[in-house]
This record gives sequence, structure tokens and C-alpha cells, in this order.
Amino acid sequence: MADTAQAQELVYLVTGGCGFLGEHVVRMLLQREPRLHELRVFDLHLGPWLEELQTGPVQVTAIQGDVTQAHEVAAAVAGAHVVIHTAGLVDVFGRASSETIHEVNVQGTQNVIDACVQTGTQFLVYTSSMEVVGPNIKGHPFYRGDEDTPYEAVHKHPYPRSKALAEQLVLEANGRKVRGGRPLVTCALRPTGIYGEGHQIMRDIFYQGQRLGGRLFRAIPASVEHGRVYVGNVAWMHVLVARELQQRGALMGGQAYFCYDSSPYKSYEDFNMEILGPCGLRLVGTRPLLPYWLLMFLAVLNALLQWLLRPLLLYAPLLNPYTLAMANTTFTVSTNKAQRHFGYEPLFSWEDSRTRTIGWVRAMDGSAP
Ligand SMILES: NC(=O)c1ccc[n+]([C@@H]2O[C@H](COP(=O)([O-])OP(=O)(O)OC[C@H]3O[C@@H](n4cnc5c(N)ncnc54)[C@H](O)[C@@H]3O)[C@@H](O)[C@H]2O)c1
Ligand SMILES: CC(C)CCC[C@@H](C)[C@H]1CC[C@H]2[C@@H]3[C@H](O)C=C4C[C@@H](O)CC[C@]4(C)[C@H]3CC[C@]12C
Repeated sequence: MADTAQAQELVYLVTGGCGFLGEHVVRMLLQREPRLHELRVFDLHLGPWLEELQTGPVQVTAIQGDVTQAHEVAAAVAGAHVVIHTAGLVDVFGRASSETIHEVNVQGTQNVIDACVQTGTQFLVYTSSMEVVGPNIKGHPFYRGDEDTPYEAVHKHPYPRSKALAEQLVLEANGRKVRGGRPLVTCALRPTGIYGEGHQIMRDIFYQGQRLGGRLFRAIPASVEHGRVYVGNVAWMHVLVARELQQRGALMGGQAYFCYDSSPYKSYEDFNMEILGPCGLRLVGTRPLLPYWLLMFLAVLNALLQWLLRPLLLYAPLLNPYTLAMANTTFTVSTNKAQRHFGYEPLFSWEDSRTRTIGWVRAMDGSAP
């Protein structure tokens, strides 16, 4: 828990605080933000684990609410010094409509900005995504690029489009006067594919491998690099950026930072095997077992089935044309902007990140649904 020797005076609000990333941000704040007095956790669905946090020195306030409801957001934001806005609809599988994704990710973010302005909250950190940059629909590689690398960002899919619009809103809001006359200071963090304890897709792939007798079948060439970052480091970056934004607003305000750490550059599947291999799974094939055209045919078929079945049931498999394109396009970052601007160093080494994630997967063994 926080070092109580320092004055505990700050009120933080974490939207989406019960999600995969949000829970790590909440726990990290309690461990590493000594000036915290109250931590508000705002989410559509509150987790039972919040109960166990109520016994520490920091007042943890659970708020069940919806970011699309401006009055609920304003009530939660009022009196907060800092807002970390991680709430979002993460959907590249066609589970939600594009209107709903826009409503939550874009209008929800606008509501958060408006609430800061109306109630006088000065610091706003937004969880953006690598997808505001790419991969683009043309499949152009982004090979170990940084925040200044030129890239043709073209957003057709509702999720990346919504993240890009929301990020733009947040960054453009930097400098707006909030109630009381001070300027709003904002910035955006852009994680690549996050992994770690609680990662739903890793869980799904693990169970799928178990159902297939401990095997997964290679679908993506090993040469395609996909950026990954450990959830603990993403959470730490949020905590640090929120703290430093209060001291270095002139430099950091209006900036976007990729989230990075020392996780290795690998294909999506080869990276997963770094975790799932020690948990008993094997990746079959050194090359994709099916040709790309056949995978694309299956992906399109899945999209068609999703559309046809929609009136009856929700069919949302991992493979669709968008996820196939993502998995097949190199997108990795190599940058030190966060280190230069606010002294970020990953808190967890690759070995720690991997060990922690393996421990979490192993604990699920035998509990397949
Ligand atoms: N998972 C990744 O690989 C990844 C990568 C880059 C960026 N991100 C971003 O990180 C953020 C968190 O993602 P995650 O992976 O933890 O997803 P998640 O789905 O686990 O968490 C999102 C949380 O937001 C909440 N939420 C959704 N709609 C809401 C609403 N209308 N009002 C209030 N709360 C709502 C959900 O209940 C959930 O707890 C998102 O903004 C996402 O775009 C995620
Ligand atoms: C050949 C297929 C079966 C492989 C399917 C893999 C696919 C489900 C994976 C590949 C890449 C993954 C995305 C990537 O890690 C980055 C992000 C950004 C983030 O903002 C949200 C999650 C997302 C889209 C990952 C989703 C799962 C993807 C598409």
C-alpha cells in the first residue's frame, strides 16, 4: 500500500477500472501513488475484488456508471484531481454495432472531457491504442517505428476509427480552460497488444489449445512482427504519466506516447507460445498450415455467417478479415519518448512479465469451460 509518510491529498478517478487493464491500474495506483487520498473506480460492471481494497489507507470508492451518460460521468469526476480514462469497448470481432462502439469510445470520451471542464479537473490521461496509427487496411508494415514515424493511417474498422477520434478529442482538449480558469492538461497512451494476468484472448486461446489436445496450428508466418506489452508496465506507465503530467504539463500536455517494454518482437502466435508453451501447448508447423488465400476465404465466410446469424445468435469467432489482416501485418514500436519526457522505465522485466503471465495461465489449467 501507499507510503503514508507523504501527504495524502489527491483524488483519482479510473474509468473502466474493473477491466483487464483498469484493474491493474487501480492496484498499481494503490501500491505506487503515495499522495493518493481517494481512488474512485468507475465502471459499467463492478468487480467483487474491489471489496478487498476497502481496508487500506486509501478510500476506494466504487461507482457503477456508464460513460455514455454525461450526468453520471460529471458526478464521478467532480472533485477529482486526475482522471485516467481507460473505459472503452474493445471489439474487433463484431460483437457490438459500430454505433455502440462510437457511442462508448467517442461520445464517452467527450463526456469525460466535458466533465473535466465543467467540474474543474485539470489532468486527464487517456488510454488510446496502437491502432490509432495502424496497421492500416493496406497492410503496410510499421517496423519498430516511433511516435514520429510517418505512416498512412487509414481507419475503416469501427474500433480503430473510434480510438483515433477519441484520441484526437483528448489531445485537442489540452489547454482548454477548466472551471476555475486553469488549463486542462491531457495526454494519450497507446499500448500495443497488451498481455498478462486477466487477458481474455490469451485465456480463450489456451482453452482452445487444450480442446485440440494440447496443440495450436500455425496460421501466421513467423516473420510477421507484432508489438506486445505487459499489462503491469502499461499500468505503471499510466500511474507515472498521471503523476508527471502534474509537474511537466508544458512538455507532456497534448502528447501521445506508445506503451513499450522489453517484451520480444515476435509474431502474434510465437509470442503467445512464450507463455503457452510452458503451460503445455505446442504450436504445430514452422509455416502456416493453410495458405493465406484459404484463411482469408474462411475469414470472409465467418463474417458472412456472423451477418446471416445475427438475428438468431451472436457468432463472433477470433478469425475475421480484420483480425487476419492485423495478425498478418508487421506492427512494432521502438521508442524512448516516454523515457525522455517523464522518465519511464518498465517496472517489470520480460522475465518477470512472462513468469507472472505463465503463473496466471497455469492456475487456470483444468478449469476449461
Ligand atoms: N487489450 C489490449 O490489448 C489493448 C491495447 C491497446 C489499448 N487498449 C485500450 O485499453 C482500454 C482497456 O482495455 P481492456 O483490454 O482492459 O478492455 P476491457 O474490456 O477488459 O476493459 C474495459 C472496461 O471498460 C468498461 N466499460 C465498457 N463500456 C463502458 C461504459 N459504457 N461505461 C463505463 N465503463 C465501460 C468495461 O466494463 C470494462 O471493465 C480500452 O480503452 C482499450 O481500447 C487495450
Ligand atoms: C489468424 C487468426 C486466427 C489470428 C487471430 C489473432 C487476433 C485475434 C489478434 C491478432 C492481433 C490482435 C490485436 C492486437 O494485439 C492489438 C489490439 C489493439 C487493442 O487496442 C485491442 C486489441 C487488439 C485489437 C488485438 C485483438 C486480437 C488480435 C486481432
